[in-house]
Amino acid sequence: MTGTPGAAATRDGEAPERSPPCRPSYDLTGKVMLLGDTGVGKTCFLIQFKDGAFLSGTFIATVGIDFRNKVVTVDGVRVKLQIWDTAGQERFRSVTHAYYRDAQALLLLYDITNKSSFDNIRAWLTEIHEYAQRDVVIMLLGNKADMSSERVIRSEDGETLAREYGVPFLETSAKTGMNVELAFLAIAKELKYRAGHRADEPSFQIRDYVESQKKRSSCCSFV
Ligand SMILES: Nc1nc2c(ncn2[C@@H]2O[C@H](COP(=O)(O)OP(=O)(O)OP(=O)(O)O)[C@@H](O)[C@H]2O)c(=O)[nH]1
Repeated sequence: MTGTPGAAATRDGEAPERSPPCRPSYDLTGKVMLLGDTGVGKTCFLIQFKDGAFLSGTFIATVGIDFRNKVVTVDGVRVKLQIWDTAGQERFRSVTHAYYRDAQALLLLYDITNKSSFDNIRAWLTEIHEYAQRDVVIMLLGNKADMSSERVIRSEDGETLAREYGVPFLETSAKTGMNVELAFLAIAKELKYRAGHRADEPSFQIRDYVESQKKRSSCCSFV
């Protein structure tokens, strides 16, 4: 028997049907990195987004760097996010610096119950400006927002710092899932907009988008 590999079986005398061309399962791809001090919740944040689960119990620090993919659809466009989870510990910094250069977006986390993780954000931003692309998308995230009784960093402090650096800001919880998806969707929208847009399409500003979504969720939680 002869035939083209992959051609569908046919009845006698009929031309073989061609297999449908392979369609990639996404339209564009973007590399996102999670950064921030050890223990702020980067791994949990990624797992919450990818699997909708929260890893409680013993804290196992990330060694080096690891990644997961997830495809999200924004405005009909499938964006494959390749999300790199970095180790927050100082001793792995030289390893992770090498990955900054081809990242399109960085999610920079601190822990609202840990002052030093917030104080270190400026040092993280200095590193980002040294190693990442100039036009990298940066978002500041105050994680562990579910731990309100242990909060030491006010939401306004996060807002003020983010405004100073001109980056969007969200408080999040990798435990409850609060704003986890919104953070990645905002990144995906920005990457989609940067990859190309129609001349008549309104311009997309990630900070405005995040602010409008925050207002929507706070307004609707009273309904
Ligand atoms: N309550 C609460 N706990 C969290 C949250 N996110 C993470 N944790 C806990 O914080 C600890 C550290 O979380 P990880 O995700 O491992 O922290 P990490 O930033 O990846 O740490 P490194 O890998 O060392 O950089 C774990 O015990 C988590 O269960 C959160 O949003 N709320």
